[in-house]
Amino acid sequence: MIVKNIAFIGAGNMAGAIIKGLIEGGYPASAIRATTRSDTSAAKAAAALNIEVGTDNVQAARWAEVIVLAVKPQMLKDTCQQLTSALDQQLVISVAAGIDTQALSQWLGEALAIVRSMPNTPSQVGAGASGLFANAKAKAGDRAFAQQIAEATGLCIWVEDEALMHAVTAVSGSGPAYYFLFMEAMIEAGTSLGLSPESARALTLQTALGAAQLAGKVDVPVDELKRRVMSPGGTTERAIHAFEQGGLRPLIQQAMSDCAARSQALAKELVQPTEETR
Ligand SMILES: NC(=O)C1=CN([C@@H]2O[C@H](COP(=O)(O)OP(=O)(O)OC[C@H]3O[C@@H](n4cnc5c(N)ncnc54)[C@H](OP(=O)(O)O)[C@@H]3O)[C@@H](O)[C@H]2O)C=CC1
Ligand SMILES: O=C(O)[C@@H]1CCC=N1
Repeated sequence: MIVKNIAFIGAGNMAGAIIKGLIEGGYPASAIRATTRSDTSAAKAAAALNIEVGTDNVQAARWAEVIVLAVKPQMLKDTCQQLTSALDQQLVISVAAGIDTQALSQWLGEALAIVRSMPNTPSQVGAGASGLFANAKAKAGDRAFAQQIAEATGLCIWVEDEALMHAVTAVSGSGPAYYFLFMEAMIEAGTSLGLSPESARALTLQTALGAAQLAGKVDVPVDELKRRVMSPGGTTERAIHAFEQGGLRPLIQQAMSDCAARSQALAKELVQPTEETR
């Protein structure tokens, strides 16, 4: 494992999940620092993550060899502009939705090696899925280090066309929330059918885990795995029929298109066109 000093600018849900996953995977906590906006949130994050957390972005960035931008996209421009005085060849990794490497370079004020990563919160338990894109300034070593962070917390794929990061966001960045919604609805339905909420929750979660593990471990397409649960004239067939009749499939298509479109719109809202791009 290559160890470099990593400064996370922002220590919220996503940074916290990556930091926990990294430390759980054996990355030294002393090589990770983070920042937040207030002393109160810094103290809270430090206690939760067992790392040094402060409020001085410039100081953290000067200490770092790798800077991970993990603030909300709406905060990113100001945060980047604040960091310019601390930049000295560090690799910058941004996990922000929507904002492309061109905008980041413009805001950081330098032609830097930048990797965009779209991770997800299961990174916290080593089961993350990240999509990565590197700009032309990123060297093989930069790509390898970004990949090491992503792989320390789960699996990762590279995309060579940055526009595909919107699709990655729709599939895996936002994806955990879709499954949590489905679990929430299954727990409610199981409870309404008479199970205790605890039993409905335990059975729902284990079923989600089991289905994902089975699909990942056997070399069988998911539609065939689905068919193997559906005995003709049996119970599952009724449930799947209800989902299909109710339009679940086009609804998922719609939801994920909306998600990708929001990622594109974020970029348009937050990035002013420059003379060259106008
Ligand atoms: N949540 C998710 O599942 C995913 C999120 N992302 C991306 O990750 C990024 C962060 O999202 P998320 O973690 O959910 O957001 P949170 O609101 O949970 O965390 C944001 C963090 O940024 C800090 N922050 C805000 N402004 C500054 C600043 N100027 N300097 C230093 N720290 C600052 C906040 O500190 P304070 O508490 O003091 O305000 C907080 O710690 C977003 O860009 C999002 O698109 C990507 C993939 C998945
Ligand atoms: O909802 C969001 O905007 C972020 C990006 C992907 C997951 N959460």
